[in-house]
Amino acid sequence: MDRIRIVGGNELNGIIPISGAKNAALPLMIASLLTSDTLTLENVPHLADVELLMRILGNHGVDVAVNGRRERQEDAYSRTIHFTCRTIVDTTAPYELVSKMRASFWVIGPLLAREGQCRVSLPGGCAIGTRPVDLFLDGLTALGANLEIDGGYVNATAPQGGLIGARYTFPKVSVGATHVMMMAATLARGTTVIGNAAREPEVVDLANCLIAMGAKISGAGTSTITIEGVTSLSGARHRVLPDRIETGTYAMAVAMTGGDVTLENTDTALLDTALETLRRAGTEISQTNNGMRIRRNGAGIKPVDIVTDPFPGFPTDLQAQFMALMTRSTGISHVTETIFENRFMHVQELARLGAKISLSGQTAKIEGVTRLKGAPVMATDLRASVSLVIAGLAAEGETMVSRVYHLDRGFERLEEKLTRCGAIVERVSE
Ligand SMILES: CC(=O)N[C@H]1[C@@H](OP(=O)(O)OP(=O)(O)OC[C@H]2O[C@@H](n3ccc(=O)[nH]c3=O)[C@H](O)[C@@H]2O)O[C@H](CO)[C@@H](O)[C@@H]1O
Ligand SMILES: C=C(OP(=O)(O)O)C(=O)O
Repeated sequence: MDRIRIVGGNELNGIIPISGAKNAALPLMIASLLTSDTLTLENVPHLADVELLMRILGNHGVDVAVNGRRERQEDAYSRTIHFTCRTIVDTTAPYELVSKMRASFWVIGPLLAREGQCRVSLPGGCAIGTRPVDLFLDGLTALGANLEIDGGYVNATAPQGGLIGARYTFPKVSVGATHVMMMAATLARGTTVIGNAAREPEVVDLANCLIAMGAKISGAGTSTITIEGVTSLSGARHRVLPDRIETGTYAMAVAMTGGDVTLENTDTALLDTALETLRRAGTEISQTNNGMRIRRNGAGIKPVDIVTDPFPGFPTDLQAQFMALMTRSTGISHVTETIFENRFMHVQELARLGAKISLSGQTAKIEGVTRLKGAPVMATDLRASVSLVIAGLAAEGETMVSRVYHLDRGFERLEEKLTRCGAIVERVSE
């Protein structure tokens, strides 16, 4: 199994191109199930989750054609992919596939809307929490679906004539349930109003793509999304938005090591709260033509408290990386996780590098230390793994991060991007 070897101590200086967002690409790819025409997506990141979802969609009848050539030099990390689902050949999403990637459960929305019935395995929990699907089921029930859970599967059927538009307010913000309800409602009869919708940029990206496909959607990016159902959707060409989590991760890496890095093909507006937090921690951030410049010179890292929240709050997907940064701050900081009940798996591993962190319920107290020391570490999820890379970049000596398959789910060519900026990071295959 591959591992990532890091020798810490170098500043980061240079340019890092930001890839298309994993969390936008996945629902966009799933939206291809809603039409028999071709949906072309540009700026699709080359990630394990994207590859797996291609296989899952292939199972349902989606033909996937990847452009052989690179789009442009500055897009060297991204690909254009054509998704065509002339007919849905299988409406079952089996356990073997859904259990490997939670987001694949989201096919339930398009399959139900287009075919009137489907059978989708429940995804189960994962390392960061139990992650139930009650909100998805309640939302689809509001659209008239009949849902039964049997043998670990959701058997879903739409009423005669298809799903029916409805008013439904989520009791809790869910990105995935918002994606699914929005996709399902595009082909429902009548108008759907989703209350307490997720406002994440990836929801807006999906809405924009669905609108390009002929859907009638307004309000995406606010808490109320209105969808007027149409009878069919067509193909479209859509560019996946930049990955704000990858952007924030590299910004935190620079804040950690010091240096001067330009993050290209991204947008400061996607992560205002996280960038403001980094400024308070002593990092200089300025906007450039197509991205941002991050600098930290000389001065120490200031302690800052954060609380994770749905967008536009501080993203849970940057919590572990920020905690890694705070391990080297000049004082005491607190990190409170409000989205997932078990997203502190990195705490023990950061401690192996010399971090001083104590946990009390959903809050971690971090006492900054002057020195981290390299060690073998491993993590059980994607963002926790990259937090160990960030800590390793500032640790003395060698850090070996195992279970690299977590990183490969969400970070495209991580070692190459960091090496280009002066870090010593390499993949070690055994
Ligand atoms: C592929 C993708 O885009 N994943 C992101 C998405 O995950 P995902 O869409 O799974 O996360 P949700 O927004 O749904 O989860 C938020 C909270 O709601 C709970 N919940 C969710 C659904 C439900 O039916 N019942 C329920 O209780 C979850 O357990 C969690 O505590 O948003 C998360 C929150 O920003 C991010 O961390 C993930 O990276
Ligand atoms: C938690 C994440 O992904 P997923 O929802 O696919 O598990 C993530 O991207 O950090």
